[in-house]
Amino acid sequence: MESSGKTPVSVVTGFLGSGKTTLVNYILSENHGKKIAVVENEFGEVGIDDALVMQAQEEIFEMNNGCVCCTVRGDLIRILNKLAKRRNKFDHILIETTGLADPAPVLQTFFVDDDLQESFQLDALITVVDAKHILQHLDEAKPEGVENESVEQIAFADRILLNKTDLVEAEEQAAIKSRIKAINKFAEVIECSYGRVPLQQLLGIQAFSLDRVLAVEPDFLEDKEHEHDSSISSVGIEREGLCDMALLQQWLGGLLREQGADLFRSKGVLAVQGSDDRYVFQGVHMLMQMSCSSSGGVLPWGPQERRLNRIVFIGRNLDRAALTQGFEACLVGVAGSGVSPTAAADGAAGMAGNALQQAAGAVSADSGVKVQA
Ligand SMILES: Nc1nc2c(ncn2[C@@H]2O[C@H](COP(=O)(O)OP(=O)(O)OP(=O)(O)O)[C@@H](O)[C@H]2O)c(=O)[nH]1
Repeated sequence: MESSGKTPVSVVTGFLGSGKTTLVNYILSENHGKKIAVVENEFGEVGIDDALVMQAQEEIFEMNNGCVCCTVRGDLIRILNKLAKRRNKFDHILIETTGLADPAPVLQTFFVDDDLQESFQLDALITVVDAKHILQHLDEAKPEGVENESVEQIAFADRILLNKTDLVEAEEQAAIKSRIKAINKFAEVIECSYGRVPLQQLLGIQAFSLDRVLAVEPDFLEDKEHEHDSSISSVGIEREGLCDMALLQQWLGGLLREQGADLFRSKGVLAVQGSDDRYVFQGVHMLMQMSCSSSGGVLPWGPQERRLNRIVFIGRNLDRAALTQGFEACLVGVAGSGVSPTAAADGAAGMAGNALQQAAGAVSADSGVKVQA
């Protein structure tokens, strides 16, 4: 808690797939000695992050069904008011916004509600930047009246994590840094991979300044409508059953290779034939990664648990029917349908190691398989 008696709040923002959840998990896993409450907001019809954010001893509050900067702002206020009543139980609050959030309305929440203002102190807006994909998002032309989310997220940041530096050369990194500085010359830019930055540079830094925000947006405190880019949508698919790993890899590999420019983000939690592992699929444009519960991070499927596959795609011009049919074609049965466990498990293991790579041309990874389609 701050010397003011107010609980510090960090807002983590950044475009789709930039590494926000990775950063939140890293913070939670570090030995910080703090009790941290996490508020998660996810874009997309099907929530996936609940399975991906470490539960540990932390309290996690989910806000799905909309974007925190508009439709679920009431939910955010309700959750924060609840937390305010139990303030002595927490040392810090982390709010992870969706990748398409305009951070201004989220920050504004702390100034328009008197109770929240008394209880909480904005510590910093931390913006995570994907070094591999940021330039294309900064350069994206938006329809009239629609803000470029990536520009806004950088403009309001108090601290910027230039993440995924393992995926770009030093020269490109320098070019990105100067683009960032042209948008926001005040925020410190920290280069990193997988969000690994010493915690004293992230939490309790007291970097938020209302004056600076007002300099960026003089009408910041006025309640105003803002528009999302309506050409970006999400398709969520939930189906019970077991996936055939080879078919899945072939389908996802082809999809990301052919539509990766428009497919900003894809992710899923999957059940695979012959394995009790929970598989996690992560895609950011053409990069994809498959990992499973054996390598940590998520729990395996429970013996009685319903094997419900959940997969979500976020991007431009998505074809819902084709995506749904494509996924359904990868399903081969339901749990306990009598497939030989050994043969099927062999197939599943092969998938995590090889098949995706063959489908798309390999890049090796530290956990799971990462592929540039
Ligand atoms: N190579 C590389 N991959 C990373 C790094 N940080 C995160 N990733 C991967 O990028 C993918 C997306 O990471 P997330 O942390 O889920 O991104 P996010 O910003 O929370 O995504 P959304 O909330 O869905 O917008 C995952 O496959 C991560 O493992 C990094 O520094 N380097």
